Amino acid sequence: MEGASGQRPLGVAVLGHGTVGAEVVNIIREDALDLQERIGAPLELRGVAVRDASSDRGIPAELLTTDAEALVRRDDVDLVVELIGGIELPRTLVRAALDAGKSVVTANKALLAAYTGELAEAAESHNADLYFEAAVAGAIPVIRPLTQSLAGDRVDRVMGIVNGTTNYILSAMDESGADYETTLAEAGRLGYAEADPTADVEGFDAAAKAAILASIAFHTRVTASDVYREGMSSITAADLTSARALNCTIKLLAICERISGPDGRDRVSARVYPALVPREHPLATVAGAFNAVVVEAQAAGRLMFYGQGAGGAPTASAVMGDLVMAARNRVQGGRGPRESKYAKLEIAPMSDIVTRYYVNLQVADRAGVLSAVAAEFATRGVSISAVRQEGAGDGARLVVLTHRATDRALADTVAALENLESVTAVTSVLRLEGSAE
Ligand SMILES: NC(=O)C1=CN([C@@H]2O[C@H](COP(=O)(O)OP(=O)(O)OC[C@H]3O[C@@H](n4cnc5c(N)ncnc54)[C@H](OP(=O)(O)O)[C@@H]3O)[C@@H](O)[C@H]2O)C=CC1
Ligand SMILES: N[C@@H](CC=O)C(=O)O
Repeated sequence: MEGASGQRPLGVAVLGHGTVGAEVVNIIREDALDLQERIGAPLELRGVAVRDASSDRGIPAELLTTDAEALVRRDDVDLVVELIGGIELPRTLVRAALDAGKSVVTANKALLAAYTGELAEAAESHNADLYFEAAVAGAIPVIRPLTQSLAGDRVDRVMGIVNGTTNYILSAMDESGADYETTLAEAGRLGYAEADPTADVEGFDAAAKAAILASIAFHTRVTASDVYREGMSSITAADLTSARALNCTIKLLAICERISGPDGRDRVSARVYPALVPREHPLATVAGAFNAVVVEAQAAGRLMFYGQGAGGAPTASAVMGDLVMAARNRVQGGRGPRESKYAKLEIAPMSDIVTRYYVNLQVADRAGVLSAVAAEFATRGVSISAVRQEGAGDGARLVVLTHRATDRALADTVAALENLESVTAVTSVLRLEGSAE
């Protein structure tokens, strides 16, 4: 049957009706006429796959199914929107869709970071679109600028806050001294956190996003296992207080860089860790579930993208943008830009990365301790930028901030400090990013 536009309707299957899926289904149903105008053909919702089809979700019961695979394979489905989460089931469903020549929109960064090559090749060989704007930084357009707007430039660096849950927690701890557990539970209630919030707080979600960003920024294939990762669950109120004393805050950062290897050839570094960020840096002011991504490209210079990084409606905005693009491509009989020919750049090990360390040590409060600690830095060629003693007696602590050095030298220094007789404990080690020095 043809729509008012004269074009055959495009059948859409939405897999998942949770935080994001429910918003997407609402927009498809409520904005049907506007979408038809923008696409040039009506979108018709063929079904919504869920785990539990018995609950009332405010949509016609006949749309609901627990058989996602059968829904994807229906002949009247042209476009598949995957919003289930996880890896293996969505992989099967997305492959089934692409192999049948259906275009796919997904917000699933874990899936993409694990199987980017396989899925891109399936899309390529079956002439289908695979879009994933929502997989990185929620509502913020960052995938399309990197894959299209900057396709003719050379990107050197992408650094950002790409996880809303952890930014929500760190901002609340910093601004009001809020408690970690309470704020994490709140992030879950607000729909920011993953089904298993370990993915957020241990940096897996940000690492998956870093893999996607590095892949498209550097036209190479980077998977989640290539990303160096540290989570933020061990950050304490004391760390934030010390950061404040240095005029910094703490943010979970994803950093993707093109760096030169020892043979002069380009390599890629992708890493995620909580870092001190100077308060005057633009990323320091990004609060709550907001995300921001700073891109440095040779001709464009520095660009910054900012907005809501998590939550049902913001993420649905990015999903719908992709769905409209994929649908338009169908109407016009083509497909969007392909994955760039990939360069297979080597992954640089973390030990080669040059960074700055902040080290917090519990120490004996007696003469000679400072020089013993300083000697461990000096022996490994690490220059100290600032040292401060906090507390006295049993509560004595030394806070050391270094100048730039390789992560290898910094990590070796910390290992040596752990064995120093006058150091009772290395209480925290964080990197400092975004400083001019
Ligand atoms: N929430 C956010 O802010 C963002 C999420 N994302 C990504 O979007 C995706 C969806 O996230 P979100 O909406 O938060 O997840 P939810 O957990 O809220 O929703 C998941 C949905 O998938 C359905 N589902 C689960 N297993 C199956 C199955 N075997 N068959 C059919 N349906 C199934 C669930 O059904 P039922 O309702 O019956 O339980 C539910 O409707 C994830 O990949 C996530 O990483 C990306 C950016 C932001
Ligand atoms: N759990 C994620 C959701 C969006 O990707 C986050 O907190 O950023």
